[in-house]
Amino acid sequence: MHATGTGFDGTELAVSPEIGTWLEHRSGRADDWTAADLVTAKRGRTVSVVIPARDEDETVGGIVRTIRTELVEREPLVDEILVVDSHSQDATAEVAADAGAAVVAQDDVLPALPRHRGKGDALWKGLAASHGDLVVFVDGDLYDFTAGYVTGLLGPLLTRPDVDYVKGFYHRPLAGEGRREVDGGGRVTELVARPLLNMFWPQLSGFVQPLAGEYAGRREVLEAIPFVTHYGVEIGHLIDLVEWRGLDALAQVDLGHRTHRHQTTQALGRMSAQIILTMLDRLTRHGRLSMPVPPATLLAQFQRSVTGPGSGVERDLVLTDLTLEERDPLAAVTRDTGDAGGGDVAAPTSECGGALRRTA
Ligand SMILES: O=c1ccn([C@@H]2O[C@H](COP(=O)(O)OP(=O)(O)O)[C@@H](O)[C@H]2O)c(=O)[nH]1
Ligand SMILES: O=C(O)[C@@H](COP(=O)(O)O)O[C@H]1O[C@H](CO)[C@@H](O)[C@H](O)[C@H]1O
Repeated sequence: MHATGTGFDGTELAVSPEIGTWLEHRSGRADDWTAADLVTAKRGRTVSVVIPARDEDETVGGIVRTIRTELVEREPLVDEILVVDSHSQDATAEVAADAGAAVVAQDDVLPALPRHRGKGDALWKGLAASHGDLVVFVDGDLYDFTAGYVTGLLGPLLTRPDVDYVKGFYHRPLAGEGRREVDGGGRVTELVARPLLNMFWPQLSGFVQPLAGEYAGRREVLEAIPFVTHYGVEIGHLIDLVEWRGLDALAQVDLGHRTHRHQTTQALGRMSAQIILTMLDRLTRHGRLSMPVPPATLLAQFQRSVTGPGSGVERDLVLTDLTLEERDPLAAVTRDTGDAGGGDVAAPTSECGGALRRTA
């Protein structure tokens, strides 16, 4: 890998040797492994693919069919395809089931627990409702998904016992409404997540796509970490895992290209705030930041008024509660409740000056 950059004094800049070594031996490519190779490497282990899907009836069916055709029927690599219907208002559940997936409604999993909304909660519910020894997470809004996403993510997990968690990376065009920026995607990654990770967890700076929605892990590891209930889930995983298992237990695989349905800038503003709050929470948890005054958790955004001219600012206020909530490690929840069925949950604890409200 070629690195460029000079400091103010003209010296060549370089990443730490730890990152250089990690990039060398913990970065792979999807075509390093074939599905047939991985079927042999399974050696009795089982694989689940979990797809969180909120209003994805345009894309989720194609993703499920590709996995079923190539990685269930043609090569028995995947044992379970589970779509978590995350409060969809469209035909996501029907389309996913017609394509051959098992489908579970987010709120139907562990129904005795407090209900949450959000992607992270959908993922945690998918982990709870699935059974594979290895779990692959794939977003449901992908336009160019290939089976190589799954084989690439499984490759390190099935062939390197010292790897616990694998992130995908890819080129990410920003496409839509007649525009296409070849590497314009991953806006929150480039504007928020990467700068903050480089500042506070530089050991994670080798991840090309730290927020990638495609990743995989060993069940026992995934069940031992919390899941932030909203879009902070990915950054929360990376930080928690590098702090717990170390950088060498993590890997990344080049999956080529990824195009997906893009959210509005304001939606990404809310996502950014959730990611920032997650990082502040982790900095506090690890004793690296003291916040006598916790961050406020109300986000006020402005949008063109739909209610007609009002007083002063002719805009509508869009208010979002950013309170950081997370699911406790699944293993702890099922151990405490005695089964996956529910029962009382751990009392909410408040950390980080109230910015964190944790429920099981
Ligand atoms: O509350 C939510 C929010 C998102 N998602 C799913 O999580 C994936 C990634 O979400 P999104 O596309 O909104 O994020 P982006 O890729 O734009 O960052 C998609 O399959 C969504 O349908 C979900 O299941 N529940
Ligand atoms: O990487 C990003 O900046 C965001 C937004 O991507 P785009 O700017 O819409 O391509 O997308 C990711 O971030 C989310 C939060 O971690 C993940 O949940 C998504 O799966 C991922 O697509």
